Amino acid sequence: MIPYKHEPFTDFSLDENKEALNKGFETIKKDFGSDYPLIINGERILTDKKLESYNPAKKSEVIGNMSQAGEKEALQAMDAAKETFKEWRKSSFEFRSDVLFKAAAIVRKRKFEFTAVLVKEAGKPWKEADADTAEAIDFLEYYARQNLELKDGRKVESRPGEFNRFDYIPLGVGLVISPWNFAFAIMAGTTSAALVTGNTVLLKPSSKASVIAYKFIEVLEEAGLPKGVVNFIPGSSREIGDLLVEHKDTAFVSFTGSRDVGISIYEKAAIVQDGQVNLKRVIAEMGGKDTIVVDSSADLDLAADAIVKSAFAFSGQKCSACSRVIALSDIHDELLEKVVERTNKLTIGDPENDNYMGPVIDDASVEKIEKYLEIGKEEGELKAGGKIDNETGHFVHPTVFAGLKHDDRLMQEEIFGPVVGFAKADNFTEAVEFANDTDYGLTGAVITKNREHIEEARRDFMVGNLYFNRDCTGAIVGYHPFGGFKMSGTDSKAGGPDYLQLHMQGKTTSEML
Ligand SMILES: NC(=O)c1ccc[n+]([C@@H]2O[C@H](COP(=O)([O-])OP(=O)(O)OC[C@H]3O[C@@H](n4cnc5c(N)ncnc54)[C@H](O)[C@@H]3O)[C@@H](O)[C@H]2O)c1
Ligand SMILES: N[C@@H](CCC=O)C(=O)O
Repeated sequence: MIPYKHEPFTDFSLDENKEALNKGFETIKKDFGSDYPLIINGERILTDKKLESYNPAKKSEVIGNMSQAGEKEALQAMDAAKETFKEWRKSSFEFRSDVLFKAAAIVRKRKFEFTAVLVKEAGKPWKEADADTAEAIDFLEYYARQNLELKDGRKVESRPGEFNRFDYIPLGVGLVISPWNFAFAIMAGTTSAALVTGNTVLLKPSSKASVIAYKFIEVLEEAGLPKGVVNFIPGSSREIGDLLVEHKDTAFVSFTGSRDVGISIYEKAAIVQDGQVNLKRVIAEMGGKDTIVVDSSADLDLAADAIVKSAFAFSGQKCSACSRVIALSDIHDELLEKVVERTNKLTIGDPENDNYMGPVIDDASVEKIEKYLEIGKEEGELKAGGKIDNETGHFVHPTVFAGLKHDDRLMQEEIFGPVVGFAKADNFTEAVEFANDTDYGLTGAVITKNREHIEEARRDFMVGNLYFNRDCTGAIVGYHPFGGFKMSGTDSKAGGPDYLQLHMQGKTTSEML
């Protein structure tokens, strides 16, 4: 087995790569408008109720019509997962890791096809879609290796005449609920972590990007995953969300999404139901309100580049996106000017044509951002953007507000769109205090040349992922374990060395010789 190394990003300045992605678009277009089934215990089930998954850059383009699981199918999937667990829990660590290695190889071979689906279904610009596919491959490769490291458990001591072991065993049926914004990477990462550790899975992907999830299940099947291990049940959260979270046989919930939904799942999972024999675990990766602090000593060109990339790549629709800048007063105006200049040069349009920014995901997102544009105008001063074009697709222009206080609403609430606000601080300690003064604690960055300030931030800036002299997005599996403090979740650190154990329980055995 070769050591883990992250998947390289594609260089789209090369003609051969451009052609390969354009070929990917041709391949996937043949399936546009198709009906997609649920997959329960390996059986394809087309339901009457279907939900359209469409291209947010071209609303008329239907990527697929996804069957929707109701209560009946959700319970059928639970039965299948429970039954399959009886055998799957006995499968070897090697077998399970091999499924992931094979799945990674299949995705790598068809990389441009998956990237094309992400451009079309999630509205991702080429580079962002490529990074999403690369991260999905990374999760498969990394968790396959991590799992093998756990196969003999951990060393414990034995006394003379005694043989002790400490092993990891699976939990049971896991409910995996994934978001649309990393529709491939997070869905594949959370699903593969749950299954490689010997659990069976109910996968409820986001309805806003479920075709990519269906295609991933096909990959798992091709890679040799036995039927019933992962049961694919897209469906309305209202109809099947609470039902499965509250189900007595759900052993754990692996959720990635917004703060409100995460909290509600956390609360509901804590209630012990009649007949329930395990306390449910919840792995929750939630929202962010991420700050870049720019110090007096900073390289302001580097700072401006980091802010623009973190705030506007994929239209700010990352939990890690920078939506707050706290700049030291003496460099604030020069930094703002540089950010506005760069922002005004960004291209926005259909991501199939490789614009820097594509659309936001849907009408609800446009409405929410529109509301915050008004709030921003009341609380501060609009410096760039502020325009919306919701005709053909859901386009929101990159927007910069200045003159804000760090505790204004625009600087406190997650917007999840291409909007960044600027506030000033008088000294570095105050800047870190302002950065910390949100309910969230996911990512952050500090741009500085001052070594003491780096160490102060390392100690005091309370976020799960803190970066120095770079952007605050783009964590790489195995290099930057990802997850946040406070209302950003349970700090479960996806893509890190402790992640798989969250899906397992430790069992001690002691044998007298
Ligand atoms: N911390 C992280 O790693 C991370 C990563 C990606 C996204 N996010 C966050 O996710 C949010 C954006 O994603 P989203 O819009 O898909 O979030 P969301 O909370 O609206 O939905 C997430 C998932 O939960 C499902 N869901 C919604 N209500 C449910 C319920 N009552 N019961 C069960 N399932 C339910 C949705 O169908 C979807 O699959 C942002 O807040 C972003 O910051 C966090
Ligand atoms: N892991 C991603 C963010 C995932 C949330 O949207 C990053 O580091 O930018």
